[in-house]
Amino acid sequence: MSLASPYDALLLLSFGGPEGPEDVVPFLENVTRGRAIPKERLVEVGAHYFHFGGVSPINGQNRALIAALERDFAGQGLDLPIYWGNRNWDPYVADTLAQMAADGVRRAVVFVTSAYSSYSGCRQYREDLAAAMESGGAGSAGLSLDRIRAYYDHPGFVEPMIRSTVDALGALDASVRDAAELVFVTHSLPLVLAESSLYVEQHRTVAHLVAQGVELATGVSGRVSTLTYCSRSGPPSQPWLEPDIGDHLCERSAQGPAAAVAVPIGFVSDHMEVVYDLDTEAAETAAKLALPFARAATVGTDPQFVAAIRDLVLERAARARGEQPRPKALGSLGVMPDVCRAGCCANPRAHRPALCGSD
Ligand SMILES: CC1=C(CCC(=O)O)c2cc3nc(cc4[nH]c(cc5[nH]c(cc1n2)c(C)c5CCC(=O)O)c(CCC(=O)O)c4C)C(CCC(=O)O)=C3C
Ligand SMILES: [Fe+2]
Repeated sequence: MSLASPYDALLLLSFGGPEGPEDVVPFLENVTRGRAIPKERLVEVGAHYFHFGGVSPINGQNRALIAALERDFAGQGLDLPIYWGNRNWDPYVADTLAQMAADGVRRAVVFVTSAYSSYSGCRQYREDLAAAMESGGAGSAGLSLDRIRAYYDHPGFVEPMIRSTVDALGALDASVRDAAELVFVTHSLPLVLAESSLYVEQHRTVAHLVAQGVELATGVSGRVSTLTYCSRSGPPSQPWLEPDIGDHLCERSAQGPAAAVAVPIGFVSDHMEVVYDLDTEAAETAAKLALPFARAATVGTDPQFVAAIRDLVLERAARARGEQPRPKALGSLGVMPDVCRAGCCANPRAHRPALCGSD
């Protein structure tokens, strides 16, 4: 019996991104279909992609993650083919599910490249799966899907970020290092979506765990740390999570910490938000303020994170077999369920069918 029984495949489900200048506008149309995003914001975000030759880093990072997982699985004797599908760009998840059904996959486990609960990172992916099952014909072909829980609290996600934050502190001049502030960063959300999920509480938990781990590793206590947001969009009239990282850096008082390390806990790899909003924009803001600044690495293909994904697959498989594995989880919010509760991560403006939930 395979270690991952009852599953015969893993699906990596992600956001997708453009791979050349001609892809940028159609990609943005896919992302924003049916949403109230002002035209000026789209032009601005398009410019971020054009700034990098029209190529988002996300697809290459997903290819690298899949290659790392394949090596890890092979090394552990775990025989589980890996498929990849996206919400907004090729390979589209509907095409992937159709391919999986054609290959004879009957039951697959789904890993989403978003560690936290929110409409965008949880329910919307479950809606994508429901729609893709329909349109690609995979549902009628007998394929069934189970999702891996939100994994923001897995030690294999948190611990690499503690190490990368310590490394980023090490890149600062020794004279400001111990006084540097930790500026945790994640994607902003409209308040209505923040309120329908545990998004903010989960990020506070990770920020606290990383700050604690850094304190332990460096022996420096009392360091200032703040949770900030990036990539706000939507109309100005709509309230979103704040403060924005740029505003936060500008508004720090002259007596504030002597340096800042941005820690992008909201992203599993160096997405456009990281390479643009942090490495480009926030770094420029810090330079204008003469504030020494460094950015911690995302988990990416860190071997501990790759092993954590394997652990999450095996944990989910054990529960699917009716066993009670002990989930690896830090913090005190409690492990998120495999099958989302009714109303979990709801979008009050849209009610669409979704898989892997009880509504
Ligand atoms: C919570 C969250 C995550 C994290 C969870 C997850 O990973 O899913 C995430 C990920 C991502 N968001 C991304 C890109 C974009 N997000 C947009 C728009 C929006 N994101 C939102 C939220 C989130 N987004 C929201 C509430 C909107 C407003 C419109 C809407 O309600 O949908 C827009 C439209 C323009 C704009 O408004 O900025 C773009 C281009 C990329 C690709 C980056 C790359 O190319 O590397 C990734 C990984
Ligand atoms: Fe987004």
